[in-house]
Amino acid sequence: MSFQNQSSVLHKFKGILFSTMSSEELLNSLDFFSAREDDVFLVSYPKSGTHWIAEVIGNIPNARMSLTSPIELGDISNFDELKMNSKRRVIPTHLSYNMLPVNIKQKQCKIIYIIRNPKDTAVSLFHYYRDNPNLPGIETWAAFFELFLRGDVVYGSWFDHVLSWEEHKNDKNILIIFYEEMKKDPSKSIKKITTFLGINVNDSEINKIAQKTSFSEMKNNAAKENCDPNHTICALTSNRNLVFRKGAVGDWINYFTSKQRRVFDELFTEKMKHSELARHFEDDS
Ligand SMILES: Nc1ncnc2c1ncn2[C@@H]1O[C@H](COP(=O)(O)OS(=O)(=O)O)[C@@H](OP(=O)(O)O)[C@H]1O
Repeated sequence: MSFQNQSSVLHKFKGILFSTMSSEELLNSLDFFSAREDDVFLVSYPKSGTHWIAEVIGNIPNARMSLTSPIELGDISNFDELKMNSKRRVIPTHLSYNMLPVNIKQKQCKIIYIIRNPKDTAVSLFHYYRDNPNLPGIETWAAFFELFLRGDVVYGSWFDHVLSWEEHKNDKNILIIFYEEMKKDPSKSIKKITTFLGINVNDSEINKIAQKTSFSEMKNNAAKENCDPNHTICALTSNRNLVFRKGAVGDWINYFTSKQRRVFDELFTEKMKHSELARHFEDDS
């Protein structure tokens, strides 16, 4: 397989690959994390639009919420830092439902789960692997495609991740947002988010948030911020510039061969046959 150093920059925990930015000690201690009832968790498989939702929340007027680092990033001192945050916390994570600290489930904290078409997600993650020194160098799209299909990538299989959320999709403390829907009508998704958070925001403010969080705005701002490590919510790198690549729906068509498309579609149909969440992607996937 044409990739280098997979084991020097990644490690497996409970059968799932993590970057070395998530220490084994921290991952082992997740169930000791103490959640607060008003915490909001921003959850996604990597490259599904986490930064976008975080920016939306950050732009809600008078929200008085504070975006933290991902729960699984760093070492055990991460929990102390989170504890010291006195505001209402917005905590990002790429963990599947099964790996989420038990305390978050017991307290029924609000959770926003963003999902993106798996083909676009794969292409985005491929570029991220290629450009990110914290991830192994994968030489070709063909090699990465095989890893993605097998779930041999950071945070494991896209299919397993989405399926772990399937049976919780109607829980009243969980809001599911689809990347493609948000792209089509950002104001509508933003309204769903503010309503879910219990914050009253009028339509004109919603439209302003949509403008401020457009892909081009966020990309320009990231360039200006010049990689401030305190401004990242990515569990895989501190380089925010790497996050804003194309921000498009359907870019996968430029990468998948017709054979890869067929192989992917067969696997998708087999794995996701009982998934209502996946129906959203049937036309495309
Ligand atoms: N505002 C806005 N509009 C549309 N798309 C956006 C936006 N912000 C981020 N993105 C795109 O989301 C992809 C990154 O996802 P994440 O933020 O989840 O990345 S990370 O896993 O936390 O690193 C990545 O997708 P690709 O461009 O396809 O690589 C980003 O460009």
